[in-house]
Amino acid sequence: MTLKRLPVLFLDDVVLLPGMVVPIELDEPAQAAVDAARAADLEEILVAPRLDNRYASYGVVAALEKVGKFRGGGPAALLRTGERARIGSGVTGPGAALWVEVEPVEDPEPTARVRELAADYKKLVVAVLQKREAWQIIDTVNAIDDPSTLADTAGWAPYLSIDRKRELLETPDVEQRLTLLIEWTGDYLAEAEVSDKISEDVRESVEKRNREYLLREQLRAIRKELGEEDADGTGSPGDYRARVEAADLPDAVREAALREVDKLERSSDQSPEGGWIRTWLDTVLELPWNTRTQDAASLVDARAVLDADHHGLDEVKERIVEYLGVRSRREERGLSVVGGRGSGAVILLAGPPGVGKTSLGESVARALGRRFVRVALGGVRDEAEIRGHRRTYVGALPGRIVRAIKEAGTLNPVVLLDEVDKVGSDFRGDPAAALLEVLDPAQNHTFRDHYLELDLDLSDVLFIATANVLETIPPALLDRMELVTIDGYTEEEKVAIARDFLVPRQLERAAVTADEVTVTDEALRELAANYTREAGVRVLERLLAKAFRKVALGDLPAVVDLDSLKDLVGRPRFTPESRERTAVPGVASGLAVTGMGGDVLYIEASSLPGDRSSDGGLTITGQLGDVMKESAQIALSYVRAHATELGIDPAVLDRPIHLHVPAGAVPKDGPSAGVTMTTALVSLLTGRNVRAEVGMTGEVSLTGRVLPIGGVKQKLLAAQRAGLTEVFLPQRNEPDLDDVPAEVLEAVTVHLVSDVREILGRALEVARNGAGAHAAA
Ligand SMILES: Nc1ncnc2c1ncn2[C@@H]1O[C@H](COP(=O)(O)OP(=O)(O)OP(=O)(O)O)[C@@H](O)[C@H]1O
Repeated sequence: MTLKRLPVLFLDDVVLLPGMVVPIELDEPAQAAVDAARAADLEEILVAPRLDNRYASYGVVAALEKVGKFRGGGPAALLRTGERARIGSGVTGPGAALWVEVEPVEDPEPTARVRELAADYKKLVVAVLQKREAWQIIDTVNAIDDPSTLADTAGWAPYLSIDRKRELLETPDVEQRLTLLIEWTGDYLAEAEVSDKISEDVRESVEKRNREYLLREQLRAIRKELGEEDADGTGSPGDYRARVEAADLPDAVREAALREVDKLERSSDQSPEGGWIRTWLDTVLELPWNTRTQDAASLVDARAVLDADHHGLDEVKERIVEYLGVRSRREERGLSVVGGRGSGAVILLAGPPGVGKTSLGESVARALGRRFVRVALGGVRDEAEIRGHRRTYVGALPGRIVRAIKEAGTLNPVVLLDEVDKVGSDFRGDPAAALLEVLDPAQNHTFRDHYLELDLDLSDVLFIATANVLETIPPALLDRMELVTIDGYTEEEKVAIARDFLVPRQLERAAVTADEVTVTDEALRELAANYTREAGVRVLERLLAKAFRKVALGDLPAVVDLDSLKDLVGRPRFTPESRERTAVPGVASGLAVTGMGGDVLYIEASSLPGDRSSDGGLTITGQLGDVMKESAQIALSYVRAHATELGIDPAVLDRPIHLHVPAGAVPKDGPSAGVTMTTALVSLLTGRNVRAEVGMTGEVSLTGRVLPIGGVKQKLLAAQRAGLTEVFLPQRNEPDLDDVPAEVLEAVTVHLVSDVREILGRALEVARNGAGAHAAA
């Protein structure tokens, strides 16, 4: 251990840890220390915190990078701190400074435990930096490998007190230092989170109170002006008492409300509590405790309304009418509206965006003559969003269900629970569990919102839920819903929907009439085929709106046809790409289902130079889930096992292989890409291209059997949209073809297969001269 003799520079209001570059102001003793170092021809100095009652036992050795003056004039030095050092006994040295013997601390090789702690700590620090949006520093911190160095970056942390930093300096053991830091940083993060939340809440409630106050003052002035009320009249406790007594409330509710009025009468006029009670009373008085609309009588009419609002969707409409029928029959017989689990307390409309889930919900309300309210659930993570905050909480509000009923103004509206698949959960509770209670016929006649703290009867509400995917819906919730799927539209259907529904609606919005603008079917077909690639009609509707706005600004009458399309909405955005993509060996077109509906997924394989490494030589990229990664392994194992039979030169199999599924930002999973991966691999290794007009889907087993998959209709719709004309499907999916529109089956030839060799035999182009040369080269 090398001992050094260095003059000491004591610091009062800042603690330096190893690895910092810091300018410091030199007071007299500090200047003396710097002078002493220079007198002895040293470039270094020992920096230690000044303590009240003892000398510090540790300091840092610091290089004197620069000694000079601050711009303002005072003497200053720029220090670059190096190792931590134990301070030994005093020694003699030149100048007026204290000289000591110092022994640098050497960190032992980090243990596994220390590495683990360092990794944990790094995560916390990165979280803090993210909070402070210090993106550049995140990279720097991420690049630090050495646990001790990482721990000492805490010297920069503004949230650690000087005392804590001293403790860090005096803790040479890395494990201990990291343990302290993890605790402190964790605490800091937790506090920061809470205080963010609190300041947000406080700000909101203050703003709200101020606004309410202003409005109330104005109201008071207006009433006074009108001579309706004495200046003090509105919102006075007496006024509330009268309103509660006059309102049509269930007994229990009236009693509770009168209790609050009592409290209000006792509280002072300006007290915050008075404000909360008023807000609560207003909410209670606005709720439709006894208001219901009469349902329109006949189901035949219901069907007629659904037909008037939506093209096609026969099966969906039938299911809805059936459901309404059962519901109303049970009601007539005085049975609870729906019995038990799985009997469908709620309809769930599932399908890609823009297929009309929301507007079907609206139609149902119209058909029944009920009010309609939509509750957006996407991104809801806080249970209180559903069930309300307790009134003790600053800025408390009722939950979304109660607000929906208030908005509807009746106790029996149609409530559309939009995007139930996007309900999350975290430490703030589980909104899905609260939803379960809302939807459960056995419980929902006494639904209790935390804010209201009164039983609200939801049993007459007709809930309709929507979702894009089913996988993310908690099973308990899914179990209670009657699933109705809407898979998407064919091109012909889109043309019909556009012609009969979207065009008239958008013309009206653009304030032009059908006499002034003509839209040809060809133009609609072109829009559906080459300007959009969606399962629904949302983008199509947007494009029509855009076109009509432009038309409305020009000379009328006008025609929207193939010729004028480019001027109105620009050039087509989607042209068939399969031919381009599959122009080289190793690329095959698969069919997949995502939250957006069916889609064509290109799978690319390439072989890399070099030898196969220990991991089997397979690299997989494209954000694939575990099941999809396993499919890739299976595909490769199958190809290796059957190489000779497939006409593959065993030598090329020794190269490492890379499989990629583009659109890398979209996470993908599921086994149904098995046949596509196998085909891409065989294409690569034999040098035979995959035919551009072919798409495929199916799970593959190690022996090459093709196993059934889901989403047949959505996948075939996607194949047709992308211009594929031949699709390979698992034999066992044959029954699913019944659901596929005839128009799609006319456009796409379906081959049902049970062994992947059947696909390989027909989907690959015949070997050209020099086949295999590409792979072997
Ligand atoms: N079959 C149809 N007939 C007539 N109009 C339709 C049909 N399907 C969809 N539309 C229209 O398409 C538009 C988009 O539908 P909507 O907003 O209901 O989609 P969605 O399925 O609810 O989508 P998201 O999942 O994004 O909420 C609406 O204007 C709707 O009226």
